[in-house]
Amino acid sequence: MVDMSTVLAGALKTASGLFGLGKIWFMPTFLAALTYYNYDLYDPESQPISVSKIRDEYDFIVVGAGSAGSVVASRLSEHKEWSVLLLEAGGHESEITDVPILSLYLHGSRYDWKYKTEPSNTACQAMKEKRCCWTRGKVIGGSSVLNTMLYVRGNKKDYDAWAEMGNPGWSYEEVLPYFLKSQDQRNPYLARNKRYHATGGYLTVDDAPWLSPLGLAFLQAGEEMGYPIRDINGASQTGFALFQFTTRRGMRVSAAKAFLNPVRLRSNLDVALNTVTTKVLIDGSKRAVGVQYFRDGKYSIVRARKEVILSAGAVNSPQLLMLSGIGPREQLEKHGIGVIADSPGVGENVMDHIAVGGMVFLIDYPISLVMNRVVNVNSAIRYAVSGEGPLTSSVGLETVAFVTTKFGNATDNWPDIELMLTSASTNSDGGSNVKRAHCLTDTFYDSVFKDINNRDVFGVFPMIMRPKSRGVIRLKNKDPFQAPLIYHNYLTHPDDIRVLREGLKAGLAIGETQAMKRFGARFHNRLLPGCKHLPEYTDEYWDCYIRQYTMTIYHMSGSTKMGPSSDPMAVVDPRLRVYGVANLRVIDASIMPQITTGNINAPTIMIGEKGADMIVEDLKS
Ligand SMILES: Cc1cc2nc3c(=O)[nH]c(=O)nc-3n(C[C@H](O)[C@H](O)[C@H](O)COP(=O)(O)OP(=O)(O)OC[C@H]3O[C@@H](n4cnc5c(N)ncnc54)[C@H](O)[C@@H]3O)c2cc1C
Repeated sequence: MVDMSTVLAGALKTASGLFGLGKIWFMPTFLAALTYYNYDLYDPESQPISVSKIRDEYDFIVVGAGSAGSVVASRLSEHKEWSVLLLEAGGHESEITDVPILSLYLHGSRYDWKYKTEPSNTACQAMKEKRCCWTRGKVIGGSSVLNTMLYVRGNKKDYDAWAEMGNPGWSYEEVLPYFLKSQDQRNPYLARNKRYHATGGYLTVDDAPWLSPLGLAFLQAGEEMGYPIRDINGASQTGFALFQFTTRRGMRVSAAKAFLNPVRLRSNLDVALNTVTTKVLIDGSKRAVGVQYFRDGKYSIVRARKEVILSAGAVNSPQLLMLSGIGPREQLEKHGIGVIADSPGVGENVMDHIAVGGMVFLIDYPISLVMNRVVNVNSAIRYAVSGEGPLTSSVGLETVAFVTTKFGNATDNWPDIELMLTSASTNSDGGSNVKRAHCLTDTFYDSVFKDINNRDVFGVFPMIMRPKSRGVIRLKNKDPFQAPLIYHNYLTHPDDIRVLREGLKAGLAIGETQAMKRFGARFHNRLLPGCKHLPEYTDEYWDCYIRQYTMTIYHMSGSTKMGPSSDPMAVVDPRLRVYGVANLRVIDASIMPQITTGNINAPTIMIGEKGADMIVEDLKS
C-alpha cells in the first residue's frame, strides 16, 4: 500500500499536468478530499499494469484499448491457452477523468487526439477556421474516457437493417444477447425486465444520482406533447426518458475500468500503454502476421500467431489499414504505399450524429447547472464522500427524447431525431470550457452568449439519427504520426438539413410547454452573426442557424464498413474479417454499415462482445 502523501502528490501532479493548477481553482482541495475519503479504496494497482517489455510473439494482438478493444482483449484472454497483447497509444486514466461534470476539461488535453476536420462551408461555420473539433480518446478506455457516458442501445430496426444489408448474425434478436452479456443494470425496476436488461455484467449502467428540477420537468413536457415516458432501451424507443449512464457511485465507468481492471492480473494478457501501432505486417501470402509499433523512442515489431485485431476507432482503424497497404488503390499509390489489397471502401462512408448547438432557453429560477454556483468546495467534498451531488452530473444531460419528424414514419417506431435535454448549456460556464471544447470563435460566442454568461438556462440539442451525408478519411501522407485528413461532409445531403430543421422546431415546442413555461422558459433568440441577412423564423434562417453551431456528438463510425462480398465498398465481412487479407479483423465503431439510432458507445461495446465471440467460434470450431 502506498502512503497518503504519495497518493496526494500524484493527484496534484495529475491536476497540474492536465490543466495547470489554478485553472480549476478548487481542484487541489477536491483531489485532496477525494483521496482522503477514498483512501481505503485507493489502490494504484487496480488499473491495468503496462508491461515494461513486449514479448516477440502473442496469439492475438489487439490495437487500441477503447470501447471495443477493451472488450475484445478482456474476452479473448478468458481463454487461458491464448496469449493476448493489447497496444494502446495513450496512457492511464486519472482521478479527473472519473468525474462526470469535468468531462469537457478533457477535450484538447493529453487524453485527446485533438483531430480537426478540414474546413468546409456546409457546417461548423461558427468554429475556428470553420473546422469542427473531433475529440477522440487517446488513453486506455479510448473515447469512453472522454464521453458523456450516456447508455443508449439504438433501435431494433437498426440491427435488422444491418442483417438485411447482407450481414447475417447482426439482427436485433442476434445482437441483444451481447448487450445483456456486458450489462450490470443497477436500476432495480429496469433490471426486473429480463428480456431487455441484465445484472452481473462488467459494464455498470445506472441512473443519475443527481438531477436538477428540470429533469422531471422535461418528462412532463413530453407527456404534455403526447409522448410516453418509457425505457428507451426496452421494447419501444419513441418517447421520453431520464438518461442512464455508464457510471458507478457517481463516477465514470470507462470500457477499460469495466472490462480490463477486473482482469488485470491475467498472466496471458499483456497491456502496453504509450505504444503507437504504426502498421500491420502482412506477408507474401496476404496474411497479417504482426504489427510494427513505436515505443520509448524506437520502432519494433511483434508477431501474431493467430490474428491482428484493429480496434483503433473510426479515424485510426482506416488510417492504419491504409498505412498497411489496404485501401483505395489511387490513394495508396499517391502516397507511395504498396497496394496489398485494393479496398475502395476504406475511409469512406464516415457517419456521425450532429446536433443543433446553442438552443438555449432562459429561466427565472436558480435551478440549473451554473458551474460557478454548483462546483465548489462543498460539492467537491460531497462528491468525494458519498459519490453524490452536482459533480456527478454529466454536464447537465438529464432527459432524452426520441421523436419522429414529418420526414419519418411515426408508425415505424424508428425515430429520426434524438433530443438531448440538459440543465446546462453553452453559457453555463461563463464561456470557458464549452466554448473551447466546441472550438467556437470568440466573435460568435461573444455575440450570442456573452451577455447571458452564467445565467440560469436549459438546453435542447436536437440530433439527427440517420444522416444521409457521408464523410471521408484520407491519409495526408504516409507518416503514421500525421493526423489523417477528415472531410466531414455534414449536411451535404439536402434531406439532413430538413430533418434537423424539424428537430429544431420540436426543440422549440418543448420550450413552449406549460411544464417548462412555469420556470419562465423563453428561447434565447439571439440572431446569429452569420445569419443576420435572413428573415427570422423562416426555414432559410433555421438552415443557416444549423450550419453555424453544428455540434458533433462524436459518433464517428462506418469508415471500414461491414458488408457482403458483393458490396465493393465493404471493408470487412459479416465476421469482421478484412477482405483481401487473412488473419486481420476490424472490431470497433468503424464497422457499422449504418449508424445506430442513438449514442453509439453501448453499440460499440456490443460490437466488441460479438466480435470477440466470433473469433472464439471461428478458431475453436
Ligand atoms: C466527447 C465524447 C462524448 C461522447 N459521448 C457519448 C455518450 O455519452 N454516449 C455514447 O454512447 N457515446 C458517446 N460518445 C461516443 C463513444 O464514446 C465512441 O463512439 C466509442 O467510444 C468509440 O469506441 P471505439 O472502440 O470505436 O473507439 P475508441 O474508444 O476511440 O478507441 C480507440 C482506441 O484506439 C487507440 N488508438 C488509436 N490509434 C492507435 C494506434 N495507432 N496505436 C495504438 N492505439 C491506437 C486510441 O488511443 C483509443 O484508445 C462520445 C465520444 C466522445 C469523444
